Amino acid sequence: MLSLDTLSAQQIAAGVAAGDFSATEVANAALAAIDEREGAVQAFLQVSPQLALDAAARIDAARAAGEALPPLAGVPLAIKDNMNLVGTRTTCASNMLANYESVYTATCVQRMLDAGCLPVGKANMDEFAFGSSTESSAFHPTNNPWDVERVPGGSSGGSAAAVAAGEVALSLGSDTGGSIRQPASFCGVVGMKPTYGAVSRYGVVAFGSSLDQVGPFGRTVADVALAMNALVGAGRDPYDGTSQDFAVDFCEHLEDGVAGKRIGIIPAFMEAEGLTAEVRRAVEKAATELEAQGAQLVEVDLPHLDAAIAAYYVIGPAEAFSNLARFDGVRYGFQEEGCSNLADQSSRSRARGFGMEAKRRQMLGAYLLSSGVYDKYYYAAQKARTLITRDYAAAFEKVDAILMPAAPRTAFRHGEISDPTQMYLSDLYTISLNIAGNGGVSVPLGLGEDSGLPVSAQLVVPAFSDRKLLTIARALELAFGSSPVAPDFAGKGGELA
Ligand SMILES: NC(=O)C[C@H](N)C(=O)O
Repeated sequence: MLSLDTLSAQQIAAGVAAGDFSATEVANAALAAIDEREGAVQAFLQVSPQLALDAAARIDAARAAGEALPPLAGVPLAIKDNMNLVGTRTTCASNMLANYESVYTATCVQRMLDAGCLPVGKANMDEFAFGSSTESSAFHPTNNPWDVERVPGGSSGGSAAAVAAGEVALSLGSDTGGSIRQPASFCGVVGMKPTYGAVSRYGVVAFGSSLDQVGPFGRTVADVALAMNALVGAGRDPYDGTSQDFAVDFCEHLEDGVAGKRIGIIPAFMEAEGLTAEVRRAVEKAATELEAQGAQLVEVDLPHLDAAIAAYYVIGPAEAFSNLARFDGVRYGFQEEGCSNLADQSSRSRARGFGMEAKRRQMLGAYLLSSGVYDKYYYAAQKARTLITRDYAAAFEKVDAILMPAAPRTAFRHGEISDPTQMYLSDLYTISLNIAGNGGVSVPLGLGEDSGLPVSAQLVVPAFSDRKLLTIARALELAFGSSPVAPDFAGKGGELA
């Protein structure tokens, strides 16, 4: 019996195009898998069976009429709940937007739908994307499919878990400081943060506008390449001023290999405090594998990298404070009843509508942007940003890509990290890319020797070298194998009749 668990997005689309099974059969199989698995994983905030079945019916009708099918025809897709899709709520996992119905569809979502994906639902996340564990969702936590006692990472934890549990073949996440790459690492799937400006953010609820980027999760590098083609193929989006034309075919050079490529290693990074021995060993093994395939390893240094987390937790909250000011209890979302005047309504609505971490970030942002304080921290953070960006530029004169851990450790237990500053350290290896704007991908390296949980490496390239990023990721996938559906979930629903 054929099961969605053993098919990549690429294989699902090929099977639909060849008539081996219909898009409607795929939709029903994915919805059955969600029915069986969701109780244990809780990756979704909303499942949208009708939208998925309607999209499938359109694909089946197009095929029956002899039309050529789009490249991801019939592929089940989960969408992070900070992305608008007409016919769904977009809650950002916040009480503030609990009843907010999307009034238009985000460009990134529309492009995945245009490529033939079936929208099966909206994925859980940390509230407004503030977090690294999906525990700050106002509605419920999400469980890591490799060990349901553990978190899936965050903030795009639902998107990563839905792919790892085999509920969908592809999902979309957003990454402001690591929110795609860290959960991909915790859940053992491929997760890519494209170069800043590669993918439109129109219709995605903003967190830090100079940092946010949308990207895909999948179980194979080829699936992520297909998703990237869908996201950027139609060119720049006039509705997002930061979006740029990036017309490359991500599938074209995937099998080119790494012979002759120079891969940078940062020795200080491999000795950083907080990095566990099993992650370090796995990344060292990844370096050896790339070398065995003909790459040359080169030591590089990014001297200002220690300032990255501090700079991020100034720039990020400052931008979040400005972006989230629109949730004022008047125009959007939750509105407290019985207030005597507008100011009272706004402050009481915000006090009730936002959770702890969302409040913490906004209060921090308000403080950092206040007069007298602004010069000291915000300017300093912007200077650090310039230095980090220059560090990367200097390193990329010597190497094609840099290899480093994606996260310092494997997935932690629910409730294990309660100190916010400890949580912020989850993004030790991911944040500098959002600061500098270049592309990165988290690639599974199998299971850790000590924990038995997924471990990953992160590859980093210069801005707009994202195609090369996936070529190198593919070389790692050849060495370590692509990610399976987590064993406790495989085989539950998902059979194609
Ligand atoms: N949103 C992100 O990219 C994740 C990061 N951990 C944050 O809390 O800001």
